[in-house]
Amino acid sequence: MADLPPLPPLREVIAKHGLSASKALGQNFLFDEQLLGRIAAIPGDLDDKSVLEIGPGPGGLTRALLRAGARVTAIEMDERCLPALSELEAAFPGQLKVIHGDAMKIDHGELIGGPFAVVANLPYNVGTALFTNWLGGEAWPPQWSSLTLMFQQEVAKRIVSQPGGSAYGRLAVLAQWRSTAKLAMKVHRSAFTPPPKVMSAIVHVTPKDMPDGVSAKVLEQITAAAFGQRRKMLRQSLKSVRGALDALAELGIDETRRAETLQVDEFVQLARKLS
Ligand SMILES: C[S@@+](CC[C@H](N)C(=O)[O-])C[C@H]1O[C@@H](n2cnc3c(N)ncnc32)[C@H](O)[C@@H]1O
Repeated sequence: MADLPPLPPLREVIAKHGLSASKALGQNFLFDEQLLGRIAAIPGDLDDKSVLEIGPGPGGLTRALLRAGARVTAIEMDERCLPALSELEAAFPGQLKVIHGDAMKIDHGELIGGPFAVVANLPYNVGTALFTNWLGGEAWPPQWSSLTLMFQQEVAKRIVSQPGGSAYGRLAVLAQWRSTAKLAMKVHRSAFTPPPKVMSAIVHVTPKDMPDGVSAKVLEQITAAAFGQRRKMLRQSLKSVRGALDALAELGIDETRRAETLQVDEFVQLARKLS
């Protein structure tokens, strides 16, 4: 790898470009370059790999990704951040492309046009929606090779949770039925400027083989019904899903159980019967 260009401290970048954090845009910045380096290392070797970053802001995580040799496409909604990001583009020629826009309205696969890893300190207001978009749909394997994403710790726990607890729900099933989801790192609220009210954690997700004969849409329909009335027995919560009660009987799943006791694989078996 070529010598890395020297960069000014992130606090100087913020001051120079007048980047006061906007609450509406979910802006909580990270300045600790060691921490940012550790986050950029979670997906593994990024040298010459395509990375999609959502919400680069002043570019703290972006510079860590660039230093790791990644070719970064970054989507940022706040135009105030663009001059700071242009400086990074100049410091790492040909390695960074910045798109000014709303990540919710852009087709990421089309934008990058090949396999890519997603690494992002997500804006909390759109984090879960982006996550479910990446994980949803019938097409599998996805174009992304991994998702390394910062969430509020409570959301991260819901993503990696196992049956039996109150954190287990639709998000866990969606994240785990054809992916592996791990809690990669906890991040203290004091690491951010300004500090958010709650703790954060980074989740690392990699796709695995899609189970045969299962429609993602049907699986989503079943989990929506089952967890929509999570305190009820399955015979009540799944009543509205055509064929579900017969499928439970055929699979030998006790209809007096509640959604939160079903293993991800039991949801998959149920969806296969109904797909
Ligand atoms: C939590 S901050 C992270 C900033 C920076 N990556 C860091 O780690 O310090 C979230 C960033 O996402 C941007 N953002 C918010 N909503 C967005 C959207 N819909 N599309 C793209 N960027 C968005 C914000 O402007 C902000 O820069």
